[in-house]
Amino acid sequence: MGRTGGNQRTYSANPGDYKLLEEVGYGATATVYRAIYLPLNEVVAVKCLDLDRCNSNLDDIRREAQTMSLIDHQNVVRAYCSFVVEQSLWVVMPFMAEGSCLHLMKIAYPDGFEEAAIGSILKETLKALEYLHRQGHIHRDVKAGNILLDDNGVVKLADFGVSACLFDTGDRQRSRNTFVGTPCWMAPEVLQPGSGYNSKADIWSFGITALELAHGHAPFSKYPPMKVLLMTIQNAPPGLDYDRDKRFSKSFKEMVAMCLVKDQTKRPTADKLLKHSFFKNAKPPELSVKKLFADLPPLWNRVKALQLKDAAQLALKKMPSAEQEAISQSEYQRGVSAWNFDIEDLKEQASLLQDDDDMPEMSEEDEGRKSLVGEKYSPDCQSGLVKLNLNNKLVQPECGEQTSGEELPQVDCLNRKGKNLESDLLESGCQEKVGWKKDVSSPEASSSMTEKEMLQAKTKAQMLKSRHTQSGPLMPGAVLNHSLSERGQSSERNENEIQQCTEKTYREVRRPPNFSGPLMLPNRASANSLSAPIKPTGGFRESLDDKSKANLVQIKGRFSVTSENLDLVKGSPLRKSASVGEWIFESKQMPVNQSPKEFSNGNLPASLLMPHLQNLFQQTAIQQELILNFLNSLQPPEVADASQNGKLPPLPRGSENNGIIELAASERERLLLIKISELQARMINLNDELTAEKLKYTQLQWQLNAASGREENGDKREGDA
Ligand SMILES: Nc1ncnc2c1ncn2[C@@H]1O[C@H](COP(=O)(O)OP(=O)(O)OP(=O)(O)O)[C@@H](O)[C@H]1O
Repeated sequence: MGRTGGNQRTYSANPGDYKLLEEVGYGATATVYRAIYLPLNEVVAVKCLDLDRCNSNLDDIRREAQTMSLIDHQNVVRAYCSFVVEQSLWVVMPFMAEGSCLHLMKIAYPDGFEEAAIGSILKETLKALEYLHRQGHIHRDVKAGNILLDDNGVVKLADFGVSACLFDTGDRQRSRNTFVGTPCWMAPEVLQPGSGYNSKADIWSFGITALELAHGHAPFSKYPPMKVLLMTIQNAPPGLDYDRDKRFSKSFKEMVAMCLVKDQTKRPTADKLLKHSFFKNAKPPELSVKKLFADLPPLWNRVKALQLKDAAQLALKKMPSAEQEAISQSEYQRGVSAWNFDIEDLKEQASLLQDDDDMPEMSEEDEGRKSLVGEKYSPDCQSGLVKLNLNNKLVQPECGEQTSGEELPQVDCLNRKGKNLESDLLESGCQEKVGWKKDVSSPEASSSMTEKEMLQAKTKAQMLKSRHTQSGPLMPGAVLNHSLSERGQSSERNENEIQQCTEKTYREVRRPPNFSGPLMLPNRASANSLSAPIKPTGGFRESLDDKSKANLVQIKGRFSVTSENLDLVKGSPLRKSASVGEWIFESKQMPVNQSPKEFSNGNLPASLLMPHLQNLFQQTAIQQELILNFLNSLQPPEVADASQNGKLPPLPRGSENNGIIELAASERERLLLIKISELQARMINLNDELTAEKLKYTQLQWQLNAASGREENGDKREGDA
């Protein structure tokens, strides 16, 4: 189907007449090529729409193309002709050599254009809208990605893929409920249930486009569609901030504010808006727009560079949780308009969102707060700062993306549902101090963040992180900063170690003291105590000499029992006191539970009693000998020796410590005296016991003699008889 273009030339519907050259653009459903129309040797653009990817039916698409071809305005990209090629619809258009405003910003103006250029671009676009509205059309997809520029600075509004006719009836009218478009640019009434919309929806999108051209990106552009929906409905409308956007005129700010009024009836028509002072003073585009791309490479090379960059960014964002945002971001960057969601589905999904995931209600009266936010967040924040949480997830930007109305920090706080306190603390630290570009490794991010800034941000983040991970050498701060649970775990671990140690034989060589866990002061104290059994921690054990360690059998109080002294004890009825270390009788060696009364029981045969008594006598003799030896050993040189064995406090050496020596000596003397008196008391007891035993022995002897005398008498009597 051939049509004539504005230049009155005829373009054939034969795909063979078109030689497709470089790819100059791509969207949700289409790829656009620079092409040569061979019969006329004229450069054109061919948009190849993939019909499989289009939601609309073929008739709708055909009608759309027809509409486009009937449109005739210097600021609207018209279709020369359209035809189906296999699964594609080809739309032939004039080639706009400098591509879209979005691509231009992405390549050379990431923070937006200057006001003069914006004024010109917007004025031309508004002229196109005025024309379309007059013709009964709603464009429905006004955005920088659809504003095309040619090399003369001519500005044209493109892409009628989602446009609608106000005079549509039936199915097409109903299809307006299933809005296909770009959420960031959508008017609240388009997103709101039940509310109808009209050409004023384009005026809202026009206002958003103005902000996009001013900042390099649309408000909320970093958010997933559902969040954008909620923000658009619940938040105060975005706008140019009086403080933050100082570089822009009051007139520009006013014009934007007029477009971005939630009540569509209060928005001006395109016709009325064109009369605003901002547009009256706008320069002709050939003056203000043409210079924007003066030094840039050809469009197809720019597009290729952008494609590579997008691909790299998508590859970097492989984490599933960041996927949605990554796609959202990427789609935006590519200038794709169609998320192709059903508005009713989206509204339903939005109603299921948790309260605390929602945006805080913010009325239009919150202007004061808006300017505060604008002040608080530096222009740096415009380029989309994000913070990184403990799980390395990308989270929402913390700074106002675009305008004060976005209130992003609050959104972010509310969105951190379910994270633990530590994460929150860390994140709040980041919020305070650390500005991280969304993806520092991406070329885009690195281009807007100096290396120094990145390094500082990283260092700060590491510092914050290190406050949480206390795993270095023992430091008071670190110990104090251990969380309760950590401490609990540590002490539990040590308890377990202790338990295991006690179950093992004490011959095992102990682990060196572990100072990374909590200090075990009570255990160490118990090592010095006279009564409490020591827990086998490393510290005290390490102080024992190697020989003792090698033969260590048991530690009790201040004393260690080695296999050597155990051997000595083996053949002896004596054992060492667990508490004070004296040698005492081993109870099993002597039936102490048997009272002297029982011994004196005349029913016991002498053959049984004799060994016991002899044993008792022997033991008492040994005891006596030991006591005497011990008393003899309490001479000064031996005392010093004894202290070497850890039995008594060691004497400090050195002439300069005379006072201390005296003190220590008197202390030792006092201890020795106590010891002596204890031993003397014990000796007296033992003597008493010995006397009693001797008495019993005598009695038994007497009884024995008496018994043997009776036996002799009996024998004698028997013999006599
Ligand atoms: N006539 C043209 N001349 C030069 N470049 C063009 C032309 N038409 C479109 N482009 C480029 O191709 C890109 C995609 O085109 P278009 O927006 O029409 O595709 P789409 O699939 O409908 O996209 P969207 O996802 O925005 O609906 C544009 O952003 C623009 O950069």
